[in-house]
Amino acid sequence: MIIRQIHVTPVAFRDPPLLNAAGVHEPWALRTIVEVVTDEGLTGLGETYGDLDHLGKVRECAQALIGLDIHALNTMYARIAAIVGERVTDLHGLTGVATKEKSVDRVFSPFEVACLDIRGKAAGVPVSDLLGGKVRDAVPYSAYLFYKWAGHPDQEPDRFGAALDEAGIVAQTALLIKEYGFTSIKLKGGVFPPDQEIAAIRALHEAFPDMPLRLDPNAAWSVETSIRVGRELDGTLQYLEDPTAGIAGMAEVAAAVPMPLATNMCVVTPEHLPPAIASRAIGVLLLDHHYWGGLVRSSHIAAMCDTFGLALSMHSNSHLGISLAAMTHLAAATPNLTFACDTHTPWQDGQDVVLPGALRFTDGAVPVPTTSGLGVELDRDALAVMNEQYEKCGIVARDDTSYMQRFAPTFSARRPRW
Ligand SMILES: O=C([O-])C(=O)C[C@H](O)[C@@H](O)C(=O)[O-]
Ligand SMILES: [Mg+2]
Repeated sequence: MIIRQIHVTPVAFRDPPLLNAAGVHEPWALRTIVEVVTDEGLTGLGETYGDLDHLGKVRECAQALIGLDIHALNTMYARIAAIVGERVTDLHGLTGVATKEKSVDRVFSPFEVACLDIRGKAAGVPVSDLLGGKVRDAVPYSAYLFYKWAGHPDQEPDRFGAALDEAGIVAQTALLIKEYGFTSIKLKGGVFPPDQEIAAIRALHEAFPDMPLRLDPNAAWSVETSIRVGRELDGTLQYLEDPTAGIAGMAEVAAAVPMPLATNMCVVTPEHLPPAIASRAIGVLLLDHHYWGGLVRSSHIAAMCDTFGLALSMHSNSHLGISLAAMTHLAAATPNLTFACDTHTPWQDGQDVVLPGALRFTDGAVPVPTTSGLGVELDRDALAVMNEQYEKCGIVARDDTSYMQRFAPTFSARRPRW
C-alpha cells in the first residue's frame, strides 16, 4: 500500500470567545486536514493544528512521504524528524514547552492517524482493533466549561451566552449536560482571581453534587497560591490540573495538597516522564495524540503510565470530528484510561468536516465507531467551505493574547499571575 498523494488543507471554523490564562479565543479556530491516498485508491484522514509554521512543516513533510508504504511508520517518523529540524512553538503556550521531539511528534501525528485509518479500511476493522482492541463500547467525555463573553465584541451574542461568574458557569454546565449528558465536569480557570474560581467550584459542587469536578488554571498560579487553593478545595476536586508551571513547582504543590495533580503542560514529551515520576509531580497524565506522536506512540505512553502508577485522562484543543474519532478509538483501546476525556466538541456547535452520523454523544460518552478505519468520512462540501473561511478569516496562528489585548490593552498573559 504505497502512498501516491497527500492533500493538506487548512480550515477555519467559528469559535466562541472562550477565556483562558493566555487571553481569549479568536472568532475562528484553525485546523489542518490531512488526506493520504494509496496506489489502491484507499484514503485515510488525519487532523492537526492549523498554525502557519506547523502547517508549513506538515506540507513539506507530505511531499517527502510520497512513495512510502503506509506500514513503514518508523521510516516515516525518521523522514519527518529530518525535515522538522528546529522546535516549532505555539504563541499561547497552553500545552507546555516546545521541544524538538514534541515538534516532530506533532507533525508525524496526522500522517500516522491517516495511515491507521487506511490500514483499518483495508483490513475491514476499526482503528481501535489496530490498537489492541476496544475495552469499552463508549468513551466518556467531560463537560468542558469556560468563562466566556456573551459574544465576540463586534458580533451578536452566541447561543451559549456570557459566563463571567458562578451563576453563568452553573447555567453553562446545565446547558452542556442537557445537550450532551456529560457526567463529569472540568472548569477552565486561570481567568479570574483564585478566590472567584474557588467560589465557582463550590457553586458547581452544590449544583451538581454527584459530578466529579476538575479545575485547570493553566499554570496561572504560584506554588504558594496553588497550595492554598488546593487545600481550600479539599473534598471537591477529582484532580487539580496544572495549577503551577514546571515539574519542580508541581512536585512542591503535589506534596502539599490533598488531591492528585494532572498535567498537559509540564509533561508533554517522553523526556519529561522520568523527572516527573521521580519527583512525584503528577498523579494524572492528560494524553493528547496530537503532540504525543499519534495513536500508537500514545498507547506506549499509556502503558508506561500504567507501569508507574499514573492515572490517565485526555487533553483537547479546539478540534473537529476526525480528531474526536481518533481520540475515541485511542481511549477505547486504552485499558488504564481512568477519567473522562476532555473535548471541545460542544464549542464547535455542529460545524464539522466529517459527514454527520458517525459520532454522537449518549450520556456524555461517544460510542466507539464499529465500521472500518476511523469510521468517519470527509464532507467535501464542508471542507471546501471551511478552507474558504481559512483563506478569508485573516488568522494564521492562534493568538489568544493579542486578541484579548485589542479589548483590554493592559492584559498580560504573564504566568504565574496570582
Ligand atoms: O487543558 C488544557 O490546558 C487545554 O485544554 C488547553 C486549551 O488550549 C484550552 O485552554 C483552550 O481551548 O483555551
Ligand atoms: Mg490543561
